[in-house]
Amino acid sequence: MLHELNILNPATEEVVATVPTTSPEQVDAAVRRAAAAQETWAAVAPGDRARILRRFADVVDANISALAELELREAGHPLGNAQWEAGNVRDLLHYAAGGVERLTGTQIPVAGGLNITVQEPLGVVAVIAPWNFPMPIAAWGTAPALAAGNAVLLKPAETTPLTALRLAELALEAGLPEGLFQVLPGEGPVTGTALVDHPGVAKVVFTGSTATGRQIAARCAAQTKRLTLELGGKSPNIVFADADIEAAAAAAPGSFLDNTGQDCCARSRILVQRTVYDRFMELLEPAVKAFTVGDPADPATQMGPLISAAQRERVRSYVPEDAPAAIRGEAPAGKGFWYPATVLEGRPDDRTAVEEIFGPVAVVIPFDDEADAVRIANATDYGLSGSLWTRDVGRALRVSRAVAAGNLSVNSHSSVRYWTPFGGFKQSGLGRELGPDALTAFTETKNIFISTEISTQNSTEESK
Ligand SMILES: NC(=O)C1=CN([C@@H]2O[C@H](COP(=O)(O)OP(=O)(O)OC[C@H]3O[C@@H](n4cnc5c(N)ncnc54)[C@H](OP(=O)(O)O)[C@@H]3O)[C@@H](O)[C@H]2O)C=CC1
Ligand SMILES: O=C(O)[C@@H](O)[C@@H]1OC[C@H](O)[C@H]1O
Repeated sequence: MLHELNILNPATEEVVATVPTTSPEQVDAAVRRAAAAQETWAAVAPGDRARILRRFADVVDANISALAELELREAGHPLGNAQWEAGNVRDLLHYAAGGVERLTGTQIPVAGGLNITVQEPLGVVAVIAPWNFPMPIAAWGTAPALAAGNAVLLKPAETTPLTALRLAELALEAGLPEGLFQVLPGEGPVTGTALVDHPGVAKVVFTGSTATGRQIAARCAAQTKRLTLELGGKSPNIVFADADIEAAAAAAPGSFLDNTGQDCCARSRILVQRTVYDRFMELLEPAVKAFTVGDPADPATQMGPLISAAQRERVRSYVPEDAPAAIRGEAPAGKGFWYPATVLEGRPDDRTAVEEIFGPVAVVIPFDDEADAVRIANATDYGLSGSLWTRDVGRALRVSRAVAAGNLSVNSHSSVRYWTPFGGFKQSGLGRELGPDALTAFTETKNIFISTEISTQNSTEESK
């Protein structure tokens, strides 16, 4: 049923805005408008398309503070994080704009003529974004899709539509054609489903839970619709005895507490070699407790609230706040969806060690040797990211190759750069986003043969 969405500030539970939802009939009208705008956009000379997208990036840049403020209010993200998120949109728009003129085809030698391969835009693309990183994840689909000559219909999560709506206004200000980039707020099962099922939508880019991703994949399959899925994770952080243990312990809290653990790349399984386990735990405790929790507007804050009461209930269903824990941080009392940093000691097959919790909770598990570490690391259905800490370069390469995940980092927890490919193995997704192939993912490949002579033969190949 259609109604207005009440957008809450997760740190205070105050209503910061109300936003109307989009009905299936409105989705249909939006697809038609987008299709008309896309035809015009695809015909714009590549250099001009790139220039308009760079202008969009510049307008976003001029609005970084305001966008970050909006993110802080609707998602509860600490100000510094929110500023990074808005900057990521700007950077990705610049990167995608640079790809417009480089979306080259190929020429392959054949007998009797010229054989060329070209990349053509798909048409109208639906981007269904989650609430955990509302701005960057929306941009990861939107920017390259626009750059490749497509129109984009973005459905933000129902809890976080405000930055998306503002980005659509900024796109118009920058000179993007009316209708080319539209934001359709609404609920997944209504607005999202209408978009996924619409025959005028050529591709769906979805980021969210594996369960919803599977449902969307099944609906797309019914129309052989193109699809990219960026789903959940349960990423390992493997600490070998030969690592710089102090550095590994100092870096661990950020890897599962950033964004209050609502990060599909969160290193929420910490695997520690048994011989250094006690030392690591001794170092981890003060590091977790020093992670500053509180008002997202305070520049010193590192961790804000969870997104919603429902998300807090989900985290509690795995670990109630009064359950025994090896390490537990503080959380503000009173209004807001707060939950304390929590570290459990566990076993590889514990539910908390294999399922995505999406909160500030990590499980620490001891291992004996390299083979044991790899076995435990791979013992989940997910395969998005992972880290390993070691001083042995041979081990770093061996283990990186052996862990079944799309993005690994050594002596670091970074996963996502807009200029490198990102995506998951196994149940963590399908396809890749970002990186040099980001635009190609929004094109069809067409091969054309031009004969040098009018031919009455079906084949011009040398032999059959
Ligand atoms: N990979 C990641 O980055 C993310 C993973 N998750 C995981 O998922 C869990 C649950 O979060 P949740 O918000 O329910 O995630 P969902 O996967 O349900 O939501 C993600 C997006 O999909 C939309 N959606 C939901 N159902 C449908 C549908 N049937 N058709 C089309 N679109 C749909 C949502 O809309 P609406 O907001 O209206 O529900 C939202 O925009 C989290 O705890 C976490 O484990 C969640 C977010 C991001
Ligand atoms: O989808 C996610 O949660 C991750 O890809 C996340 O998004 C922005 C961060 O840099 C990533 O860790």
